[in-house]
Amino acid sequence: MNAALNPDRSEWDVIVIGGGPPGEVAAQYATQFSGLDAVIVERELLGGECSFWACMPSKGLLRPIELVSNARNLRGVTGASIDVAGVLARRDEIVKHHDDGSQVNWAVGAGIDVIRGHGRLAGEKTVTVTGADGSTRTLTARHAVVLAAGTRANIPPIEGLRDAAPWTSRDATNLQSVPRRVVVVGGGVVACEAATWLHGLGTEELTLIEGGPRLLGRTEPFAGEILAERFAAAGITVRTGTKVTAVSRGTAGGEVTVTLDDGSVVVADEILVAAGRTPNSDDLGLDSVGLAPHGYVTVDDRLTVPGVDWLYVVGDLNGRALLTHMGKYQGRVVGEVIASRAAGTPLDGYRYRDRATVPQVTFTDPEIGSAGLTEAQARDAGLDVETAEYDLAALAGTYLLRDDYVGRAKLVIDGDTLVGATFVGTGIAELVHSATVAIVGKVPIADLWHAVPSYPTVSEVWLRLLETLEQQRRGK
Ligand SMILES: Cc1cc2nc3c(=O)[nH]c(=O)nc-3n(C[C@H](O)[C@H](O)[C@H](O)COP(=O)(O)OP(=O)(O)OC[C@H]3O[C@@H](n4cnc5c(N)ncnc54)[C@H](O)[C@@H]3O)c2cc1C
Ligand SMILES: NC(=O)c1ccc[n+]([C@@H]2O[C@H](COP(=O)([O-])OP(=O)(O)OC[C@H]3O[C@@H](n4cnc5c(N)ncnc54)[C@H](O)[C@@H]3O)[C@@H](O)[C@H]2O)c1
Repeated sequence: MNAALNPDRSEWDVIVIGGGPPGEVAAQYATQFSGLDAVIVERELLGGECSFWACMPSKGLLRPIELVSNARNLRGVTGASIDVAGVLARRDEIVKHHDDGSQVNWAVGAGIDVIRGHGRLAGEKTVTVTGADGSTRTLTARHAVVLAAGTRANIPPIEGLRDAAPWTSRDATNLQSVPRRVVVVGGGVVACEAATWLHGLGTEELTLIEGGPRLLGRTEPFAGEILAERFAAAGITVRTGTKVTAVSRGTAGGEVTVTLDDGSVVVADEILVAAGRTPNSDDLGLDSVGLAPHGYVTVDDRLTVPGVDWLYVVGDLNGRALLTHMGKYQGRVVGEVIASRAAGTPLDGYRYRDRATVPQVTFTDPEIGSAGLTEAQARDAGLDVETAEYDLAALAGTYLLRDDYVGRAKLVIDGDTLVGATFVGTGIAELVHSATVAIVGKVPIADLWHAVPSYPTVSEVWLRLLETLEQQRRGK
């Protein structure tokens, strides 16, 4: 049967609620070789937060800023500058002016139906969909329901914050004009990337307020420290260990007054809340199948809800790793699991479980990339690890890349294999996958010696890290 948008039918093998990348991939992998059919229920735009309000527009804003920053810090290159209107216009093209037609065409072309509306569980393998006009229809799944409803910005319960109509990441990625003064609540990935593009686009006064002890609290400490130094050099104020106690905005669109826990006050034109995410589980009908109607939805390694063997959760909603590539990986695992269970074939082997090493790149200036565990995470997991660190600025490859190069790398080693790696510096984003491969492949350190990095590249840091490790092991 040909797939369609809003088809007039009520039963599928697989129903996916939420059409972000993880939901799309789950539908694709469940159906592509199995003969099963699937429908994605999406209440907003097919492609989800990542395509229209998160990864894609943010990286679209950051790329020109990175390019100009690198050019401005390379003697012999002149004239690099940002054309704000041009950057925003390109961003608008990247988010396809909020038209998901090409995504719908992809789904239908892949044989996947799409229904527009808000989906809710309504008992076993049953989903109700409420359309924009208030009409309701009931769908039944023969095999599986996949929840892929994602997250939304968390607005902390700070006095006056909601009434001040703060920006969330959606506003910051889709900004149409650049505020002169901005206060950012939070110092995580969204806050640091947004501060980078706001500064790059012309915001003159930027203040980041992070409640925890440092920026990017889940990475190796040196990453947040290097970034904080770069922010300070750019005139961006970073306040760590600080809480916002009250926010007020006199008139709509007027300036915002932000009071901090030490009694000081910051006045800005806009306040951006980048204080983590809230799972979209509160209006999903989870109670109809006996689950708590709030919080992240717990799953096992097959991304299956324990005790509900037809219900799966992928992407941000399961809280495992709030990253598009990890959600898509989960979508691949879930698709294979559903197809295999429907066919009655055994779930043998690696590909039917979520076993992933998590990589991440934060596209600040400098970039921050990691794969696997930090030293602290490894020790918390009970591993007696060794580490090796190296100054990335001491390489020929980085010396050629940028005049004021700043960077650092660290490996976390358990016995003879790598369990984690962190890189900070210009041009490290593409380096992260080499670490992921080494960790996932459990490549012995002795073999890494034979993986020769090209000269002169940033990858040469691998050799320097191995030499550092060797010197430490020989007590020199
Ligand atoms: C500013 C920002 C930048 C980011 N940059 C990156 C990056 O560079 N790289 C990276 O890997 N990750 C990045 N992330 C994280 C990434 O956006 C998420 O991990 C990813 O979007 C998760 O996909 P998801 O499908 O689980 O959720 P979402 O993308 O939120 O998609 C969920 C979908 O479900 C729909 N939905 C929800 N409830 C229902 C319902 N009841 N019925 C029907 N539809 C429903 C929503 O409308 C939405 O389309 C970024 C996040 C932010 C906020
Ligand atoms: N490049 C990327 O891969 C990328 C980019 C953006 C977002 N993301 C993902 O999106 C997710 C959400 O990012 P995020 O930055 O919103 O969340 P986060 O959890 O990474 O950071 C939130 C930060 O806000 C702080 N905070 C919370 N409440 C606060 C308060 N009241 N006052 C001051 N500080 C407060 C926290 O201590 C934390 O440091 C992350 O898991 C991230 O991985 C990824």
